[in-house]
This record gives sequence, structure tokens and C-alpha cells, in this order.
Amino acid sequence: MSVLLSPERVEIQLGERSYPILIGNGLLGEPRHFDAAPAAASALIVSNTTVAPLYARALRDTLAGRFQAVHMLELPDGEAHKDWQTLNLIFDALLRHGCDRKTVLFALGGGVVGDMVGFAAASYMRGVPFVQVPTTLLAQVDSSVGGKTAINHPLGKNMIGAFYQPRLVMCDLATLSTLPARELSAGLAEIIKYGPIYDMAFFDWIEANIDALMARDPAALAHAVRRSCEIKAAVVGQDERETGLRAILNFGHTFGHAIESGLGYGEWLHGEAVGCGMVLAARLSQRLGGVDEAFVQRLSALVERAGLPVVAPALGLERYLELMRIDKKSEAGEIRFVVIDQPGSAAMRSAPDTMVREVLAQGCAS
Ligand SMILES: NC(=O)c1ccc[n+]([C@@H]2O[C@H](COP(=O)([O-])OP(=O)(O)OC[C@H]3O[C@@H](n4cnc5c(N)ncnc54)[C@H](O)[C@@H]3O)[C@@H](O)[C@H]2O)c1
Ligand SMILES: O=C(O)C(=O)C[C@@H](O)[C@H](O)[C@H](O)COP(=O)(O)O
Ligand SMILES: [Zn+2]
Repeated sequence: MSVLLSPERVEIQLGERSYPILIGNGLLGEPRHFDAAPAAASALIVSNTTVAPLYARALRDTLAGRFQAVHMLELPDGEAHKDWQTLNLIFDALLRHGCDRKTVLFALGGGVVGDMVGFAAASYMRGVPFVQVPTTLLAQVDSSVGGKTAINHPLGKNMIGAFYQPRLVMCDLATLSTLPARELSAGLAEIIKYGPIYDMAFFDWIEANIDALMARDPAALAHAVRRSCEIKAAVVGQDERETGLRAILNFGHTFGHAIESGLGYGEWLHGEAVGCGMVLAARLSQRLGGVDEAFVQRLSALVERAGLPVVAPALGLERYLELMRIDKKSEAGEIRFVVIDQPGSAAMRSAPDTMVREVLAQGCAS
């Protein structure tokens, strides 16, 4: 492990939609790192009211030599704003500035900004190029990679969206220095996820380095971001539109999305809901015979050490089932869960409602 001086590069292989993920320190300020971004007359940097004051000027200065006009837009901050109204602010800005089919959108922020900018890019004039500049740990290890874009609906998480790939992902690790501790923990949830579903050696490494990650040790963060991007790129490269394998990336999300929408978006962070959802999904995996109690305890302990909740909120068992039926993996009203078949390998399975109720009864606050 070493602190990165020049960017490391992970490729996501998707034929003509392939693109690089660059990982390094201080990339935002270096124009040459944006060489993979398409050339155009104009660009629109979309950020939010928290991130823009920190990093938008630096990005704008960096892009000034590549585009004749670099426009800026600040969205309201928060998961509660991942909606139609906020999405429309992006279309308003694109039209107001006379942006054309070649205009490049830059998503500067966490997963909320990235998911919305990606969806706007997929839709404006039926598709314009976009670049992900993720500034949260969660966005660097997961949401900026793979082309899932969406907004929420009051009835269901990420229900309206498109698969649409960015042209470049630029993970500037230096931006993580300003991230609140709670958001760092949220990012760790998606990092931990890659262990049980794909790579138990990485899980072992996270266990051994969780204190360094929590302390933002630069070398530990650099390794975690790189390995996470490698795993996500490998999975998405085999199944871009989630016809099979890609669903493993949803481990913990069936329970997690129910927590997020059931509480009203924003009360629990996405990463918190996923952390707790993974513990519930591991208990379900145990009942289905994929893992033993020791594995469930091991995962739960790591989630807790990452500063994440492991007891789910008391929404009511029937309400959980109702919320989980809205999940995109459901078919003909049957909920399907990502479960661990054996440590390091996952698959999508259905489970009897009685079993799911037992798991929830055990894992929810009373
Ligand atoms: N598309 C995908 O594949 C995918 C994957 C995982 C999650 N997601 C989505 O991503 C969203 C969660 O993303 P998130 O955890 O990044 O949340 P977020 O985008 O809400 O960002 C978290 C908070 O940190 C602030 N912030 C961002 N960068 C900062 C920085 N460098 N310094 C200080 N503050 C900073 C933001 O303003 C926000 O308040 C959810 O909507 C989730 O559904 C999508
Ligand atoms: O990229 C994927 O595929 C994922 O499932 C990654 C998840 O971490 C992410 O939260 C995703 O947005 C969930 O997808 P959804 O299809 O359940 O909305
Ligand atoms: Zn997620």
C-alpha cells in the first residue's frame, strides 16, 4: 500500500461505452487528467450547496482551458431532493445556457448529485456526455461507476431512471478530507459489501484495516477505493443492465431501500440503511443455508466497527414487506433478495414471507 502520487487507472470494459476510472490525490486541479473527457464548446458543472463552495471553483478553473464556456449549477443538498423538482433545475439550466448535444455535464458531489446528473445527461436532447467527479467515499467506491442513474419516488427508491454510462470517473481522494464522519461510515458500508458478495480476501483486509479507514489513513483509503472500483467494474463489465450477475451489488439493498423510503428519504443515510440491510440479508442467508451464525456475527461486528447501525428501525413487519415488494428485483409481486450462497459468492433468491418476518422480528428495534 502506498499513497498515490500519480493517478491509478481502473478500466470498465463495456465495448464502445468503456471508460477509465482515475484514482489519485489532487486530480481536480490538473487539466491533463481530464483528457478522456469529450471535447465541446460548453460544459455544465452540477454540484450542491455544500460541495460547490469547497470544490467547484477548482474544477471550473481546471476545465476553463478545455471549454469556451463553463457554466455552474448548485442544487439543494440531500437525499430528500433526489426528485423531479430538483432534476428539472438541471434541465432549466441546460436550456437557459443554450447547451447543445455536445455539452458535457460534470457531476461534482456524492451519489445524489451523480445519480441525478447522470439521469439528466441520459435525457437532455436524448443524451449528452457526462463525467463523474465523486466527492464522497460512497460515490468513489460505488455510485459513480456503472451507469445506474435515477431519482426517487415517494413510493420507492430509485424508481425512475436509466442505465447511462459516464465518459470518465475522476476520484480525487483529497476531497475526502472534508467529508463528515457519518458520511465516511456510509461509504464503508458499500466497501464492506464487496467482501461477502465477491472477494473474501478483501473482506479480511477491511477487517484488518477498519481502524485505519476510519482514521482516513490515505494509503488505506486509496486501496479501498481502488479494489472497490475494480470489483464493481468487473461485475458491471459482465452484466451492464442487471440481467443476472449485477444484482449481487444489491446485497443489503432490499431491506436497506425499505428503511430509506419507510422513514422518509434522508433520515437514515443510504450507506447506513445498506449496512443494517446487509446484516438482515446475512441472517436470511443463514436461514437459507448459505452461511453460519459465525459469519453473520462477523459481518455484523464489522458493520458496527464501521460506525453503522445494525438494528433496523421498527417500521412494522407488514410495512417492511409492503415496501420491499416495490423493489425493482420483485417479479409478479414476489420479493427477491440477494443472499450469500457461501462467503464470497451471492445470488438472487426468494424466501417465504414467514422466514422474512422472523429475520425482521430478530433484527428490528422493538
Ligand atoms: N448509481 C449507483 O450505482 C449508486 C450506488 C450507491 C448509491 N447510490 C445513491 O447514492 C446516494 C448516496 O450517495 P452519498 O452517500 O454520496 O450521499 P450524498 O450525495 O447525499 O452526499 C452525502 C453528503 O456529503 C456531502 N458531501 C459530498 N462530498 C463532500 C465533501 N467532499 N466534503 C464535505 N461534504 C461532502 C453532500 O453534500 C451530502 O450532504 C443515494 O441516493 C444512493 O441511492 C447510487
Ligand atoms: O450498481 C448497482 O447495480 C448497485 O446495485 C449499486 C447499489 O449500491 C446502488 O445503491 C444502486 O443504486 C441500487 O440499485 P437499485 O437498482 O436497487 O436502485
Ligand atoms: Zn447502494
